[in-house]
Amino acid sequence: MGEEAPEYLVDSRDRYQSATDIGDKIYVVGGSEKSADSLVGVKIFDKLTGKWSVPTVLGTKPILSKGHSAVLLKKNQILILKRESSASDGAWFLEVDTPYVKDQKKLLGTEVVAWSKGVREHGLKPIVISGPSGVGKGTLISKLMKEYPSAFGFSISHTTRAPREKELNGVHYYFTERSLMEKDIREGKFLESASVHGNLYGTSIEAVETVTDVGKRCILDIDVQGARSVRASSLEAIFIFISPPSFDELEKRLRARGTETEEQVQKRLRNAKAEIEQGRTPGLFDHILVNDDLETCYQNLKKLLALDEIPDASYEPVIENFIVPLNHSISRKDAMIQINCNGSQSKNSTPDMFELDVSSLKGGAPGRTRGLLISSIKRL
Ligand SMILES: Nc1ncnc2c1ncn2[C@@H]1O[C@H](COP(=O)(O)OP(=O)(O)OP(=O)(O)O)[C@@H](O)[C@H]1O
Ligand SMILES: Nc1nc2c(ncn2[C@@H]2O[C@H](COP(=O)(O)O)[C@@H](O)[C@H]2O)c(=O)[nH]1
Repeated sequence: MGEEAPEYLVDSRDRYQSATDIGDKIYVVGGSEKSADSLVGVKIFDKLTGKWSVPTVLGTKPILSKGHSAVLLKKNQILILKRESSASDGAWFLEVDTPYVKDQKKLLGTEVVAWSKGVREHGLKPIVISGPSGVGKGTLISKLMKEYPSAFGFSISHTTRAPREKELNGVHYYFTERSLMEKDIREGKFLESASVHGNLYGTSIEAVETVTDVGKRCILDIDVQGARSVRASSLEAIFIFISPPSFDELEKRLRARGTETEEQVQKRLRNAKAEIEQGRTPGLFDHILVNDDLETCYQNLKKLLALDEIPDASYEPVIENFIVPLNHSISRKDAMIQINCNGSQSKNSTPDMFELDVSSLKGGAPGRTRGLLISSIKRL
C-alpha cells in the first residue's frame, strides 16, 4: 500500500536528483554526480502499489552535469532548471501526462515521459501545408524557401516510397525501409505518420527540431491524415490546405508531372477526392488557398504568413547573459516560478531572486519546439 513522501526517496540536498509528487506518483529525475552527464534517468514511484517503474523516455534528453532543480508546473509537466546554465539552455520540461504523452502511452503500452526544451525565443508557429497530391504544395514551398532561405526550413519527412529521379536522400526525404520506420514509430520517434498512397510517410520529432534549433520557421508538407495527427498533438501550428481549382486541373497537373505510373496516378486521384472532402472538416485547417494561378496563390500564401508574424505581446526582454546559478532553489507561486539564488556567490553578481512567468508557456512538439519564454525572467 501507500509509501512515503518524496523526501524519503530523494535527499533534498542532493543536487543531482529531484522528486516531484504528482497525484499517486512520484517522478524521480537524475542520477549521481558521476552519472549525471550521460544518464539522466527517470523513475516513477507508484504510491498506491509501492512499486517503481522505468518509463520509455522520449525526446532529446538534457545534460544535467551540474545538477538540477525541479518544480511542478501543471499536473502534467515538470519544470527542470539546469544548474549553472545559460538562459537559452537552462529550462527543460518533463512531460508526464500531456496529450502527446497519453497518445504515446496508448501506442507503446508502457509508462511514457517526454523531454522538451524551453525555447528562449518566441518562435513563430510551424506551418503545416496539406492538400491532394499534385495540387502544388511542393512547388509553393520551394518558392518560399528560395525567396526566404534564412526564415523557413523544411521538415524532411521519412518515407518508404522509392526516390524519384533527382530526389536526394536527406534533402527531399529520408528514404527508408518499412521495418526500420515502423520500429522508430513504435519507439515514439515520430510526431506523426500515415500510410499515404500505399507507402508509409512520417515526420520525425528530430526533423522538426533540426529546423527550429537553427531558429527557422518549420514547414511541414504532409497529407490530411498527418495534419489531423499534428492538430491532435501538442504542436501549435498554422494549418493551410491547398485546394485545386478543379478536379480536372488536378489530374492534368499530376499527369504532366510524369512522376507516377498510370496505376499510381489513379490511386492518388481516388485519394484526392477524399482529401478534398476532409480538407473542409471544420476546425482542421485555419486557411484554405486555391492554387489556380501559381503566382497569385503564392502571393496569398505570403500574405497569410506575414499576418501571423505579429509579435507576441507577452514578450519581454531577456536579462543579458543570465546564468541559472549553481546554488538555487525554485518554487511556484501562482503563475510565477521564483528562483531563489540563496544570496548567490555567482561570478556575474546575479541578484538574489528572479521570477519566471509560466503563463507564457507555449504548446509544441516534444523536443525543442516549445517552452517558456525564458526571456521573461526578470529582476524582483
Ligand atoms: N498553379 C499551378 N498551375 C499549373 N501547374 C502547377 C501549379 N502549381 C503547381 N503546378 C505543377 O503541378 C505539378 C504538381 O505540383 P507539386 O509537385 O508541387 O504538387 P504536390 O502537391 O507537392 O504533390 P505531391 O503531394 O504528390 O508531392 C508540378 O508539375 C507543378 O509544376
Ligand atoms: N502524413 C504525412 N504525409 C506526408 C509526409 N511527407 C509527405 N507526405 C504527403 O504524402 C503525399 C505524397 O507525397 P509524394 O512526395 O510521394 O508525392 C503528399 O500528400 C505529401 O504531402 C509526412 O511526413 N507525413
